[in-house]
Amino acid sequence: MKRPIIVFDLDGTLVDTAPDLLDSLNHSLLDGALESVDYIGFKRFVGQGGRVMIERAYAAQRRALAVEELDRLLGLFMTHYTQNIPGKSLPYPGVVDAIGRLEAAGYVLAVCTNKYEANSKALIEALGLKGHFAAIAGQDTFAFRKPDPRHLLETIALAGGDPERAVMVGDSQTDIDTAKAAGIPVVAVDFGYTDRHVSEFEPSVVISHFDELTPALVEKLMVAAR
Ligand SMILES: O=C(O)COP(=O)(O)O
Ligand SMILES: [Mg+2]
Repeated sequence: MKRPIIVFDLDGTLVDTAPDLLDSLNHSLLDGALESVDYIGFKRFVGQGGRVMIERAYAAQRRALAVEELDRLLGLFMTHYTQNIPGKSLPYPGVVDAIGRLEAAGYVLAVCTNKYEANSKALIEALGLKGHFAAIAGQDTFAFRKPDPRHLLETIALAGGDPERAVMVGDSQTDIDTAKAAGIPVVAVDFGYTDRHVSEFEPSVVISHFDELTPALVEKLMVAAR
């Protein structure tokens, strides 16, 4: 029988990767002779993977960007980021306890992220968390990525989870839109990477600490969604 499942976003939800993503983004932008980006800018550009992050940084500085140059800068970003994993990135407070608590309550856990799959797996492994996830799906795992709801639904299928008893946990509009399009309740964390408050995107519930992510909350959301 398929088991109830909780699917987590990665950047800005499970792990605070901002210092490393920002370092690698600026490493790449500097090579393109662009001004460096600060944390405020980063929060606007992140969410749909490295390629889109670089494109958005260029657009914000009103600079044209040819495809070949974008490919080259993405390559620089990826090499810099990959070589540095896990860098300064750390799980948010309460993540490890929440994982233990939800596993003990019988939930399957998975990750659905717009990071590349290899980087996602390397990061989660370096942080000692890989064994907890039945599936880790990145932007290149399938032929579609968030906000396409199939990214979430296929992650659930890969993990052997039950889409009728599923909850998504994320930090951005991308995650909330994805879950809604898939008909799956979504818990938004309010400490991640978004320039607008997550409540504006109308998730099922907002939490400010992983201590709030209890089996009782997850169960309540699953029941309400049926
Ligand atoms: O790296 C990104 O742009 C987004 O990654 P996330 O989907 O894990 O938030
Ligand atoms: Mg995120």
